Amino acid sequence: MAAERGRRMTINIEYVILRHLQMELKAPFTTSFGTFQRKELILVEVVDRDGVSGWGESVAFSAPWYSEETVKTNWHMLEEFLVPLLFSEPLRHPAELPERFAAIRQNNMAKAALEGAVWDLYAKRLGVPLSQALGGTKKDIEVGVSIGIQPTVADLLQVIERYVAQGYRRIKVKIKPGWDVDVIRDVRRAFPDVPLMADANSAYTLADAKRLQALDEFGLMMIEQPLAADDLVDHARLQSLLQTPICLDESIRSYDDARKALDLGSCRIINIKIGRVGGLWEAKRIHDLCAERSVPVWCGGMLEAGVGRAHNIAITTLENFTLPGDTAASSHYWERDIITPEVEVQGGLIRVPDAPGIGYDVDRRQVERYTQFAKVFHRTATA
Ligand SMILES: O=C(O)CCC(=O)c1ccccc1C(=O)O
Repeated sequence: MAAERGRRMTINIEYVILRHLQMELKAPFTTSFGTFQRKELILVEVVDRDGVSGWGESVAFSAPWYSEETVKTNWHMLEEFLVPLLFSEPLRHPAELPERFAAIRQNNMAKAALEGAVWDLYAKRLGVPLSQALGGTKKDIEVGVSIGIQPTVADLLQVIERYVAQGYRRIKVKIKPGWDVDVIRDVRRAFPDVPLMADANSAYTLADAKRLQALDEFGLMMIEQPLAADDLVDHARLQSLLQTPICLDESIRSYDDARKALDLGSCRIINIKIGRVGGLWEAKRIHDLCAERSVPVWCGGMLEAGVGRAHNIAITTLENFTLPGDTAASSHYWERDIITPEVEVQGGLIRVPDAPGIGYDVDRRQVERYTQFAKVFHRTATA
């Protein structure tokens, strides 16, 4: 990566287009904190003076369930603060952006959306795939699938059956109090050998330690984010009581959070989401830290459209992404994605594209179809 960092150029972004899209999910997705029927998202396009476009996607949801960010707060942050910061001085490398954006507290998904678009443009200008610009080496990535809470256990078993048959490399089941030990027992009975994990999205407290210990007998790969979204201390206590590795998602918003979690013993695995940690550069730093400490990582999903999905594929090519992530096929979510070709999964693998940048073409016709409103920001208007 040192070599890549050395390849500086001036990135002459002339204008930025923010588009607000709304896309219907094929099927509702239920977690411990709510049900998603559709996805609102912000697509970020940065265009340089030669007319080359870079693409990023905000992964914030419509409501502040997963974190405090929403599509509207992201739009506000981009419009009022982040786009003006992008234009405030010349940019030679996307890795300069985290420092520039550090003037703004948090709002990581908004930062990541713009930083991601600049990375795509940068890689296109270099003529290399984004995966390579980030230092990734894998040609294929292994993926799993995240399955929402279903109306009945019979429904869940049927859904799992379908994804196992499609070759997904691990199954993630959402749990919450009242939908946990008995459900996992039934899943294990039906699928004794399937690589299986449970995700609680912060639905428990330390008072539930006994209930979570009861999951130890099912040989889960990990339990993801059982306790509060901002906690590291109680997770360390819980990890000392469990055989099953804890994986943290919501609690890790930065390199420093990851360092503290590993020092405290709050988890043995980290889910890296580019949006949650504020961008590709911070994601890579967390990856590198975990690699040094022999802690495996995997790439989480936020029900992304094609652009966000392509970024997830690129970061997953880094070596220490050794566990299958949540980056399922486009067709798992959408009737029609916004990229061509769509992301396909074969035998639980995604072939990493080798075209420059994100490696997929943005399908402007589909983007138009899903766009509800858009706004253009010119360099001269804010410089
Ligand atoms: O398929 C995906 O994109 C992952 C879906 C998922 O698990 C999820 C969906 C919405 C909000 C939070 C999460 C999560 O990873 O915790």
